[in-house]
Amino acid sequence: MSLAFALEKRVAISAVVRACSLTSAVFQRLVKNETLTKGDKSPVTVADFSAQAVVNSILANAFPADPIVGEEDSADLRVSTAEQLRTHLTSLANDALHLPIRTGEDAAWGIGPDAPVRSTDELLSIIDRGNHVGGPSGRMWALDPIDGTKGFLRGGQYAVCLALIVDSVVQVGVMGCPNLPISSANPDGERGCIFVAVRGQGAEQRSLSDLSIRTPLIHAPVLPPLSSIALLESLEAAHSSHSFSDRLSKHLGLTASPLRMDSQAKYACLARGEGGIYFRMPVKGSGYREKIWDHASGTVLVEEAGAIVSDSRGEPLNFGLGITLGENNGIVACFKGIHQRVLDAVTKAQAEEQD
Ligand SMILES: Nc1ncnc2c1ncn2[C@@H]1O[C@H](COP(=O)(O)O)[C@@H](OP(=O)(O)O)[C@H]1O
Ligand SMILES: [Mg+2]
Ligand SMILES: [Mg+2]
Ligand SMILES: [Mg+2]
Repeated sequence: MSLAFALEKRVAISAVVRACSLTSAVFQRLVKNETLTKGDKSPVTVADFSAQAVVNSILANAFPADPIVGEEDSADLRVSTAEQLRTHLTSLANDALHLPIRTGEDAAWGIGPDAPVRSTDELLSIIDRGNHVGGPSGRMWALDPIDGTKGFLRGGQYAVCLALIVDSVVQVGVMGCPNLPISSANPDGERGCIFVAVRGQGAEQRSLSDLSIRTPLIHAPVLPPLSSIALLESLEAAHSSHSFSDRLSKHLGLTASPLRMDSQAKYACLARGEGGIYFRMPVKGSGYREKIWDHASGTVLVEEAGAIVSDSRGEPLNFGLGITLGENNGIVACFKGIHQRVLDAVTKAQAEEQD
């Protein structure tokens, strides 16, 4: 008897691996050779669009009835001035879909060297398969083709994030992190990890270059001392209030500096025991609402690794409200044994801010 979501897991891994190969290729060609030193967003835009086209294409073949809530849509690509982008998209997406990574199921998923070539128009429509608006019931995929765009541009962390949500619950999460060192003990060593979690079946890290190299992720039941814990938070001060996390660290008695990085790679690091607390608090007055694709794969990954995820009041995140998580009350993910202490420290820091 096969495990639940076995096919979904294989398809998601295949889609994320191909999308990661695409994003790495864009970075090598367009960013690393310094055609993008001024921070011009066009290569990143083409990488985002193309990665969404690749993942959606594979999902459309494997699960034609499943809706997709994707971050990108094709509107900006359809304008007359975007011809070069469209041409790039078409070659990048076709290259990634034709890669000779044999899975045995290639034909059914429309990938591999013998797959049909997709036209530009087809790819634009495929990107727009990601226009589902979410909701409380049924199956849906949440896709962030490049999470951490700013990290991607600066050669830092970014993640290709794909999750399956069923009746508001994230069941499968796959996250590719091409720039993340395989081992935190060797930060200058080989990079490129993929994280895979299925609810109730655990979580694991694999090497992006060799999927057979697997490490199960499960926290030791013994809590590390708070002196060895650091907050994992966004590098972007506009995405998460750094001043609030300073207050939180003080109330928790943390001595280590926060580990700041872009993207859901933060969840991946937490899952493998780095940092200890993922913390995200809205910047006052931003009015921003968190999107489901920014947290879906990360949450199931850390939960399956033995951590707990909630908003800053201790309420569970709700993936059934549409494209957002609803009112933004921040996000706390950490080892189970310290969750309540973090929530208490949030309350104290909030009271202090109101003084
Ligand atoms: N004002 C804001 N507050 C919180 N998150 C924001 C934000 N503006 C954008 N974001 C989201 O933050 C994500 C990156 O998170 P992080 O800062 O942890 O790397 C972005 O994902 P994309 O890069 O996919 O657009 C974007 O969705
Ligand atoms: Mg994102
Ligand atoms: Mg994105
Ligand atoms: Mg974005």
